[in-house]
Amino acid sequence: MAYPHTRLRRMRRDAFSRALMRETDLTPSDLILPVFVREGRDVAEAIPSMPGVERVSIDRLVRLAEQAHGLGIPALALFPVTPPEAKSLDASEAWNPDGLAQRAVRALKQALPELGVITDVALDPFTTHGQDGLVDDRGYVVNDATVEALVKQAISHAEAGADVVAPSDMMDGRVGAIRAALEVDGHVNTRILAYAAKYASAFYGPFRDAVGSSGNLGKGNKYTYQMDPANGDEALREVALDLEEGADMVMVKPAMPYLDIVRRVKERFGVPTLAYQVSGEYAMLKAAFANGWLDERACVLEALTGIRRAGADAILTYFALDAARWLRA
Ligand SMILES: NCc1[nH]cc(CCC(=O)O)c1CC(=O)O
Ligand SMILES: [Mg+2]
Repeated sequence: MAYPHTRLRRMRRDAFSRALMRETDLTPSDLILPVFVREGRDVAEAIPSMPGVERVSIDRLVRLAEQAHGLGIPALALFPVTPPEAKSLDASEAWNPDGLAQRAVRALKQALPELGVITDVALDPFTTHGQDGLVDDRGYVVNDATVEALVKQAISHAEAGADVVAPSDMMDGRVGAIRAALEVDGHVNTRILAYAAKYASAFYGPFRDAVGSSGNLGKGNKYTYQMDPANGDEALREVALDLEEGADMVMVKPAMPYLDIVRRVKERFGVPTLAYQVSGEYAMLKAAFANGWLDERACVLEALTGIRRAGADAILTYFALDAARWLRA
């Protein structure tokens, strides 16, 4: 008979004892800010399905990055919005040394050398069909030719000064191919953040609006390369392969519906494990806040703490700036 010997409410009674037993912390240094960059000067364009997030020109991006850096956010993840005329079947804009992503990397590294810059390695912003890879005449995304293109893209990011390249395409073998090419080119310290367990999720919808690929993708889907949301064991196989191939960090994406995967990956491998709270997770919370149905600050911090508790070392989140402000207040 434990009660009244054991009363779990005793430790909850006061703020001091709650603080002493708190298991999980959340600080700005756990957060990564995803940003959307577009062409132009001094432009910031709203994204209707992601209230509070904007597509910004490079000059504005640098200001945003200064804010993030000032708040203690260690890195940002860059996503270019490619003008329709630069998209093609072979996605060659992806490795244009003067492409938007490459110019943005150079501007960021010049203005704020200490802020980590993570680039997205995948072809979807650059293909006319909106798929992450190259397609054959039946529309099937072919693996090995895509990997060759991804290698060119990753190298062009590293040459522009990216600290971390993050393949989000889910082709087999791309991490190993990128790692080998980076070594050959002398980029031995370029880190690879592998989107290792990336699910074919319906929660990416607002992101595809943001980068302007949803129109290109149309009724298409990514089921032949992104993972089935029903699978967990398979995520561990994906992570094991990416680590073997030379990934420095692995990611689970989305975050909130996949916290069991975050936990299993962290426990099994004990490697830097990131989670991406994706655009749809952001949008659904924002919609509830806008309606006055949920309290923004409390729910955002609870959601992020939950992702950390599941095992994430860091979280990509569109709430990064607000959360960092609240955590510092
Ligand atoms: N390579 C594409 C990519 N990189 C990050 C996201 C989604 C991020 C988000 O929803 O916030 C996607 C979308 C997709 O796979 O269709
Ligand atoms: Mg894989």
